[in-house]
Amino acid sequence: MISVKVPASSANLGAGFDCMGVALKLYNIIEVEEIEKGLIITSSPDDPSIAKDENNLVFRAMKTVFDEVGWYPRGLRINLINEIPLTRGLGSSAACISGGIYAANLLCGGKLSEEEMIYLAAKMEGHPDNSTPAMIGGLVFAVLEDKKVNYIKFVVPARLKFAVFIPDFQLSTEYARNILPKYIEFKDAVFNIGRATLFASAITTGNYELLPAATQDRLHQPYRKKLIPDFDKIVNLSLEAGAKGAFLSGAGPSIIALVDENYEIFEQNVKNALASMELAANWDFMILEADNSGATVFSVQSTSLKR
Ligand SMILES: Nc1ncnc2c1ncn2[C@@H]1O[C@H](COP(=O)(O)OP(=O)(O)OP(=O)(O)O)[C@@H](O)[C@H]1O
Ligand SMILES: N[C@@H](CCO)C(=O)O
Repeated sequence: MISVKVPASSANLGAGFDCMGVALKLYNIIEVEEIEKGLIITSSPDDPSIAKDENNLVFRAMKTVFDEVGWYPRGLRINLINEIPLTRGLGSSAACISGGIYAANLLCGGKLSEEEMIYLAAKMEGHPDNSTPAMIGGLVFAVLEDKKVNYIKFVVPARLKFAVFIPDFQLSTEYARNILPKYIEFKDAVFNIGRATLFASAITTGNYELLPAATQDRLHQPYRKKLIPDFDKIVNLSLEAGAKGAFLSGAGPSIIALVDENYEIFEQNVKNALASMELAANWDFMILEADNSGATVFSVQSTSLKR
């Protein structure tokens, strides 16, 4: 049996719609094993939206690898241990896709290169900003091209923390993409290009004072925040508590605030504020570091199945 650990991820990071994302130290474990025949899928904790047949996202990701390399297991057992909350903007689908591809590649003897796995994952997810950090870790700048992903990975220092606010409701990426406008104004495109460029420079040089300005966005948040009644309150309380920028995580509804030194004081202030504020939803709050490793082998146990 092969066991793979794959991180959560947060896409966009403010202005970098569909091209910037970071892996986070919150993990799903995917255990896979070739069996004599059939497909057995188990999951804990379970969720009605997790399919137990060929429609399961991890299985579908694994199948893209089998189709690509022309090798198929006789049967397959998949066990999912899920820490990443579903449909909350923390890359649960990307973890399934990147983790499934990574696990399938191990199962079939490592026929695909890392570049090929990154491409397959981005193609399946439709954009590379969650799938690439889930696969290789770090903070990633990535563009999906016709046959490859062009990307740069930046290893995030532990000093930078990601304060994650997770509400008790879900928002599917599909829905949150469908509400975006087909066209945007030229000045809004210019606004985002400047901020995304500033963000890349600020994060890689450690000039965190620029982050509050660099995490502003006009491409998706103005539209999506209407689906998240507490958005402005959470962003404002984070900035007042000293965050270096706060933004929607991926397609939402989770919100992430960037915190530098003094994160313990920030954490206490936010917890006090959350306890005393009137909010439309219940919000979980946790402080995470970036994961710089991506999908990794958790354990390998030999199987009795003979070829
Ligand atoms: N552990 C899992 N096992 C199987 N399927 C999963 C699992 N986690 C998520 N999924 C599938 O992915 C869907 C959620 O994907 P969606 O893209 O809407 O949200 P997300 O990936 O959590 O958010 P975002 O893409 O904004 O970061 C679920 O409805 C389910 O079909
Ligand atoms: N860039 C994507 C991330 C969600 O998977 C979006 O915002 O729709």
